Amino acid sequence: MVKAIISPSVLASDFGNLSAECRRMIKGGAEWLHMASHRIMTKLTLNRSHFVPNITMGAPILTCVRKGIPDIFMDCHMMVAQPEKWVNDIADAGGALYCFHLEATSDPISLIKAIHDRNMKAGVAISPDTPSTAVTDEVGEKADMLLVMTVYPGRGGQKFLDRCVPKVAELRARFPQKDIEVDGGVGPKTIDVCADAGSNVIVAGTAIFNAPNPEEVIQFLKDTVNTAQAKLAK
Ligand SMILES: O=C(CO)[C@@H](O)[C@H](O)COP(=O)(O)O
Repeated sequence: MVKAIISPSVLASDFGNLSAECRRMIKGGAEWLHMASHRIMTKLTLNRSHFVPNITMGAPILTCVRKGIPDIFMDCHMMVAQPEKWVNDIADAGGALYCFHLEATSDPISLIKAIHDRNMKAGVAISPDTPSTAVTDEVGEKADMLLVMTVYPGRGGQKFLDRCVPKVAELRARFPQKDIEVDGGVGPKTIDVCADAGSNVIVAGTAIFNAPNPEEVIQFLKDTVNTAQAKLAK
């Protein structure tokens, strides 16, 4: 049996008050904070596209947040190509978990090792069109967490994709003790199916940050997961 972990996605926070927003979530009962890093793509000229070598919400922001909240557990979801490039930056900034996309690397085992070598937990994410069977037994065993995206990565506030739920169940059957995270469109209306399928790490952005009482939503998500876990353990 694994325990519920709630990881509010700071993408839905008030960026002007990011540290205060993180504190608000921790005070409300969140164990982790979820930082979704996307690749910035900027068209600098009309004729040629240049892609800047930088990401949104990456190491500089994490460094600033950690100055005020040194023991924050930042669950860094790297929605980037070449995920190996940011391992050192995120480790230096104090990231606790580095989650990369399986679709973005041809060598997940080496990447997991590189993440562990920098004393971070390693997460492996799959996008909606990637089957859970793409996570081999070796990758699943070596990773600390598996993330099933329940929306297409890229932005908050999207509709939950039910068709991703069976992937959670398949992974839970193969990895009974692993942290399994869901992300995208998750909230009080969609938590039941996620929890029943076996996910225990719950990312929610708009459902928590926009709620009048985030602590109530956090508690509800947590209770739903822990109740489902107790049933699954029987
Ligand atoms: O970054 C992503 C998706 O790209 C997620 O982490 C979202 O931030 C989740 O937001 P909600 O769907 O819960 O509003």
